[in-house]
Amino acid sequence: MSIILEAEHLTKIFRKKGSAPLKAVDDISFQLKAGETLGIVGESGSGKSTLAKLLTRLTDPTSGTLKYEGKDITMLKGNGLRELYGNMQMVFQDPVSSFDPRRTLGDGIGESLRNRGMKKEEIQKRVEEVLEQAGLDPRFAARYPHEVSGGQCQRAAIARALAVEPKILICDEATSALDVTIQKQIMELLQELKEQHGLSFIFICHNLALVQMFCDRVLVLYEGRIVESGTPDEIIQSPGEVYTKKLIESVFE
Ligand SMILES: Nc1ncnc2c1ncn2[C@@H]1O[C@H](COP(=O)(O)OP(=O)(O)OP(=O)(O)O)[C@@H](O)[C@H]1O
Repeated sequence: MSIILEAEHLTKIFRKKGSAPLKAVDDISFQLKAGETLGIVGESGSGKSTLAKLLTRLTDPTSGTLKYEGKDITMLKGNGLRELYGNMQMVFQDPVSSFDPRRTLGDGIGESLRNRGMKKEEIQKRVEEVLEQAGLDPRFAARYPHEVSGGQCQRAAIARALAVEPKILICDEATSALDVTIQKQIMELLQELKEQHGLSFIFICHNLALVQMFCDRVLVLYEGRIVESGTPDEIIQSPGEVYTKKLIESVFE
């Protein structure tokens, strides 16, 4: 399997006057293979969101490198970054705030297609197609973010991510704000999309049970560092770190 994304010694240090520098992400290296689903778990404050922002180029690392299909994208900006977002998309925790409240979901989903110069009719067709793929009636395109439920809005956010036919989907706590039944439905949808489109996934989550359902491999994060890695079963059945044991107990007991 080819390597699609590679992080080498990624580090992010936050500095604030009057307090010690904080290493939110500390020397993280890993490889994501094409078609693989990699889970990243850790307690609150372990650096998951900061890592997600580094991987999606929403923030610059203090040091380290990030490569997409072997190409250095560590400091990518402008057109290069737009091109990268054609291959890499993200889904975040709070779907409602990820859409502009003054614009319909269809407008939001079609935005990246408009930016790529796609014609209006083609955009409409593609928006309807991805809404259906995400399990929503195409008529949802005319609704505003506040006119749909949290689960429906997350489906729309997934539709938006799919619109450009990315190769990698990075989900940062994408189901955490939803209740358990809806969470399960979204997980099933992601599973289906993975199988149908051969996407590579990075699934960032504090819940090891969800990671077990969905991921091929998992990295355990603690204080910004990877303290363990393996298949979800390996990690859950024989955790090597006290921290991981506690993380497991918090979900399974
Ligand atoms: N912009 C920032 N400035 C300063 N410190 C920050 C900033 N963003 C995050 N941090 C700190 O970095 C550490 C990691 O935060 P991060 O949000 O990445 O953790 P997390 O694992 O995603 O937590 P949660 O699950 O609660 O969202 C925390 O100690 C946090 O306070």
